[in-house]
Amino acid sequence: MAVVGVLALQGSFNEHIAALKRLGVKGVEVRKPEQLQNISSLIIPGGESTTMAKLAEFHNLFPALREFVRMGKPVWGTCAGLIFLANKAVGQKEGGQELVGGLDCTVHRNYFGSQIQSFEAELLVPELASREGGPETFPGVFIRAPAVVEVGPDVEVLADYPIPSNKVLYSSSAVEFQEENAVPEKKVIVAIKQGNLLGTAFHPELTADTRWHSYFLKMAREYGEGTSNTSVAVSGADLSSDKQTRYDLPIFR
Ligand SMILES: NC(=O)CC[C@H](N)C(=O)O
Repeated sequence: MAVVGVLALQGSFNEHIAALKRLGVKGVEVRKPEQLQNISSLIIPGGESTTMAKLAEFHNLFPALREFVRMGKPVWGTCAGLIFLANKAVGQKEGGQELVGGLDCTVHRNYFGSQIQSFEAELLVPELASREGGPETFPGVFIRAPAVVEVGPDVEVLADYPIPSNKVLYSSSAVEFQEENAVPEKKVIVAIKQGNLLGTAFHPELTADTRWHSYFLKMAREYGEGTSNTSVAVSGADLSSDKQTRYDLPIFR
């Protein structure tokens, strides 16, 4: 049976596990390299990427994570997890931080500014809506969020965010404030896919909308079908019944 793992070193892993549970899927916490052998897809949550990288290094997880990605197993990084999966990150703390890599892109670690510049925005998500149904928009929760500032030719852009002309913009040297009306609206990439890898700069696990989770579960299922006769592990929850679903954690929005 194919098992979905959630990297549980730091950050919003409990929220991801709760979101999977709402879809009737049991997510397994992963903290050690050998545990990657028991899972067939992995979610790397949001949190603080420098801290998460230090913990991953301490637990000697980087070689096993890179091997997992190299094997073509589905991995989804949200926020700090997206930074982990990027081939290149800019705006890092001094000394940089180790990355897993795999996604042919450059990510700016704190593109939108500091913690207090966190925000919510309705994002246009045509690919997600066409695959999963539901509204054309998704509630994007951006917490000291990164953004994708460059993508390679094999990367599919799944969502971008139009930056109002007076908001923080990325430049190669530093994050800058632009004068109001100084530049026309510019779009920055906030969700991408490249083969087995999915990256979102925002936090779907903090919303009640489970479409990104079910999108990723489909990627996991497709991968399972391509390699062996496995299916994603579904826990006993009967989603069709009108029994009230129990949530482990409060949902942010
Ligand atoms: N919410 C998040 O995951 C924030 C990520 C943060 N910008 C970092 O560098 O780790």
